[in-house]
Formats: sequence, structure tokens, C-alpha cells
Amino acid sequence: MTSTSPLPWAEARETAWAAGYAARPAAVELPFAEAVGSALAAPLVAVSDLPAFPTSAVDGWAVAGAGPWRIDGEVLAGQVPKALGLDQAVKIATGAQVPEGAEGIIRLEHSKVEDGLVDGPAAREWREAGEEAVQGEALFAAGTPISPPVVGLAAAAGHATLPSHPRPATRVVVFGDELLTSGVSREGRVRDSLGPMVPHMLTAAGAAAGPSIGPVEDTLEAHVAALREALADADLVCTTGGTMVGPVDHLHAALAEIGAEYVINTVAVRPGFPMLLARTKDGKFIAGLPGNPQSAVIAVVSLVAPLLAGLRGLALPPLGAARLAEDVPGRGGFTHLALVDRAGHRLGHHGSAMLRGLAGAAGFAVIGPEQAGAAGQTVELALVPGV
Ligand SMILES: Nc1nc2c(c(=O)[nH]1)N[C@H]1C(S)=C(S)[C@@H](COP(=O)(O)OP(=O)(O)OC[C@H]3O[C@@H](n4cnc5c(N)ncnc54)[C@H](O)[C@@H]3O)O[C@H]1N2
Ligand code: MOO
Repeated sequence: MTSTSPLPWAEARETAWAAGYAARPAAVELPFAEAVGSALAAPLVAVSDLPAFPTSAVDGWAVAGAGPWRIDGEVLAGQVPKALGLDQAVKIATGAQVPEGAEGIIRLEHSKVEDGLVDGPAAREWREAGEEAVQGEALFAAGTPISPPVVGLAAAAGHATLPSHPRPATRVVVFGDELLTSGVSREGRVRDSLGPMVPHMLTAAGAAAGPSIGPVEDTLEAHVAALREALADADLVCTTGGTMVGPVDHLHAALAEIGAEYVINTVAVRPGFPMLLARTKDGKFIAGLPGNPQSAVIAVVSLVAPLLAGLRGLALPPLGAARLAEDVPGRGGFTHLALVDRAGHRLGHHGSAMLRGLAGAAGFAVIGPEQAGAAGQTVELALVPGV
């Protein structure tokens, strides 16, 4: 590991995001399923009025003139009604186009039918054309996150695709001879928990995550080969383990070997400080997640999720808030990311080698450098993608 001073945590988040944003792929028209989770690259404009025609809000009778009204057929949703004559009524379904000439609708439950005539209180119980939007109106500005309701509205407003930034392809490369992919941990060897877990977090953070690679043998040659294999079909490769200076920690040497340059090399955060972000000459990213499983997740939260947000054209992921139910110690000059539940209590089993606390957490309470958290205090909460 080259000797650089760890970057302050808040700055590391912003640096990772800015690197992603600057490298975001050109916006293209993407089908909804691929656009969701990105940001609009152009304003979303209504292709038609919304509703495109007056639409009944109730099941009832559309009427014209003075009652009682003579019943003349029915109009269902999806049909085009004929114009309504004076003193006539047509049975109408919720969502059906209101006939021209209609002056009111009587709700079915308020109507009385007798001898082919209907009577009851009529009101304008329909949605006017263009009530939600008029043709050509900008519904959302460029940069708006494409959430599921934005997709729904885009469909309602007549679109089939959205101009947005494609999901970055990602691969996870798991380093470590000591790792097992089946059975129980034994004889100095432990089950790989990161290969099965991290891709789901990447998916939740907006990536198209391919299957994990590894465990990779603890030699420099094997590390370099695995990195090259992963980079061949990924925009971002997340490695796990090997970030430190142990006898078989080859990540830094492998990065040098493939000519990658550091964007971030260590972050002033506990746990997780050996995390890093590097970039290859052809602009692909490599995130080095520490091997301790909770530390690896902290690297996803701190560097990878902001990077992916930038690559999708989104703003830096906002932090939530947590009201601490108990005191939380600081970590000197480092930011402390402390697992808390929804009530603001610290979770047991929160060691950096453990996932048990994380699995039941609301997120990481952020205790800044040279600070401590006090019971009752509201602090920022770093959210874990997919949790
Ligand atoms: N001399 C020092 N040693 C260590 C320091 C230090 O400052 N000085 N920092 C510690 C910290 S903090 C961390 S975090 C780890 C980072 O280690 P590496 O990224 O090099 O990871 P490994 O050594 O390969 O593994 C650490 C630990 O995690 C287990 N592990 C690794 N990968 C997986 C996986 N896919 N699934 C489950 N568990 C995994 C591995 O068995 C080790 O127990 O360095 C400390 N050391
Ligand atoms: O940074 Mo290590 O991640 O404290 O366990």
C-alpha cells in the first residue's frame, strides 16, 4: 500500500460520486426497465393531454338536460361514446370517456331507475382533459431520479423509453485462498460471505451485477488475471480482501501491474479504512473493498454507491437521519460508522468481521471526526443499498 493520508469520509463520498458523474456514459433512450434508477437526461414532456379525454370518475349515469332522464345505452371504459341528446342518460363506467353534451353524472348508488327513466342528483364527477398535464408540458426537469412512479407517469403520458444513463456493468472479484464456497468453515478456512452478498448491494445501488469471480488464488499473477477477466466485461470491478499489507495482500501490486491509478487510497473511517477506488487507463473503475465483511459493506456505502449514482447521472445519495438512543463513542480523527437499529440503539455483534448486526440494522450512524454521539442527538445515517 502506498503511503497516503486517508481522505476524510465526507470528502471520499463526494470524490467517488464526482468521479462517477464525470465518467457517466452518454444518455440514450432506454426502455423503462433499464431506465429506472437512473436520472432523466432531458425534461419529461407530456405527449398528449393527461387525461387525453374527459374521463368518468365514478360508475353512474351521464346525463344531459333536466331529469328524470331517458336511458339510452351504456358506455364502458375503452369505448368512444356517441354524443348525449337532451334529457337522455347513458350508463357510464369509471374510466369511460364522458360523452359530448354530458352535463352531470349520477352515481349508481344515488340513482333510482323506473320505467326506462333514471333520476337522482347529478354532478360533474369527471376528470377534465388536460387536468393533470397538457400536451407539450414539461412534467419533470432533467436530472430527476427515475423512480417507479416516474416510469408510471411516463407511460401514462405516452412514452415508451426515457433518455437516461445505462446501468453500469459490475463484477465482484473475491480474493483469498482461505475462502470456501460450500460447506462449513473448518481447518483455518472460512466461507466466502462477500461473493454471494455484494452483487445484490450493487444491483440495489443501480448496477447490472454479473456473477462473482473467485475465490482467487493468493498470487499476484492470479490477481492480475482475475482483474483483467472482470474488467473485460465490466465498467466497475469490486474486489474483496487484500487491501492491506499482509504477506498475500496483492491488490496494490496488481493495480500497479495493470496501470490503474488511485482516485482514493484509504479513507479516514472506522471500520473500513483500507478501502480504495482506482481507475484504469481506459476509464474503468476498480473499488477495493477490505476483506472484513462489515468493512467491505462500509466501502460499498462510502465509495461504491456514490460512484454508481454518479455513473447513472444521479446526485450524491442523500444521508438519512437517526436519533441516537444511547451514547456512541467517536474514533478520534476518523469518522465512526456505527450500526444502529430504527430506534437508534447500537446493535450487538457489530465487529468489522461480523455481519450479524448489519443484517438487522437501519444503517450506519455517522459520528464525525473528533466527535462522540450522545443519547438524544440526531445524527446522519448512511444507508446500505438493499437493506
Ligand atoms: N498490520 C495491520 N493489519 C491489519 C490492519 C492494519 O491496520 N495493520 N487493518 C485491519 C483492517 S482494519 C482490515 S479491514 C483488514 C483489511 O484486510 P484486507 O482487505 O487485506 O483483507 P484480508 O486480509 O484478505 O482479509 C481480512 C479478513 O477478512 C476475511 N475475509 C476476506 N474476504 C472474505 C470473504 N469474501 N468472506 C468472508 N471473509 C472474508 C479474511 O478471512 C480475514 O479474516 O486488515 C486488518 N489487518
Ligand atoms: O477497517 Mo477494518 O475495516 O477496521 O476492520
